[in-house]
Amino acid sequence: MKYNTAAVAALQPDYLGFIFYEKSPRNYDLEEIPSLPLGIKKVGVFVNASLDFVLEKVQQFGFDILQLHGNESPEYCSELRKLNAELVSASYLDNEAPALSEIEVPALSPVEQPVPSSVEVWKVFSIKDAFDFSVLGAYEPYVDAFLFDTKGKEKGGNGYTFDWEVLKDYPSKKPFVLSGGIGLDELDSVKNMLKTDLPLFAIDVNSKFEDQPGLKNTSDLEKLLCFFRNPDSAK
Ligand SMILES: O=C(O)c1ccccc1N[C@@H]1O[C@H](COP(=O)(O)O)[C@@H](O)[C@H]1O
Repeated sequence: MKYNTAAVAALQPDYLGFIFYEKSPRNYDLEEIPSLPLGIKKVGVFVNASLDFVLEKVQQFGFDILQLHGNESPEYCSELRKLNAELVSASYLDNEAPALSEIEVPALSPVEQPVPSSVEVWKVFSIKDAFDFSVLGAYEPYVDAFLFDTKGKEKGGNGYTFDWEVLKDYPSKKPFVLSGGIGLDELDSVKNMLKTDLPLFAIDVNSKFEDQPGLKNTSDLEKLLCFFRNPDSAK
């Protein structure tokens, strides 16, 4: 068995992620996602994918959130939000989605307003030991959250942490997710991060909770969820 989605979902996490990146050992290549308990949001993870590809997966799997893990531009994020909003209203009005043709990413005009979309966009930035936060400004109107991961050899899933001290200079009020190599050994540091004033709203875990790529260790995940539900309890 490559994935144990249903067993992980039974633990009732807030989010469950599915990676669509052929070079990843976790690439999700099944035609369906098992039906999930209410309250779990589905996250589609993409790396420099075409807009057509992302929208096709949104239609197929009904993602709540799109996590963009590549070098996607602010224009790409803006267009993705717009196209998602169009898909949502088209399927609401016609009960069917429009055909997807070749989609180009136009340049943003300075007066253009962000379009609300029911599918959230999280833009990922990878950090080693320094980060130029000024790059975030151009994305702010078009994304719902940032996600900070560790810069490594792979696009994601590198399995080690970055220097979280860097985030002390986070200049924005936009909520962010902390990611990159988080395992049970990092929970004390996570606890300290949660005590800061930073708008950290979720912790993203991946390879440190696996027995093999894609196959999560549910007993370790239970310990993690127990920690978040009662941070003062022992690990
Ligand atoms: O896990 C992958 O293989 C992967 C490939 C391409 C993009 C993202 C990927 N995973 C994401 O990477 C982070 C951190 O993972 P880890 O804890 O360091 O293993 C997480 O957001 C995963 O969804």
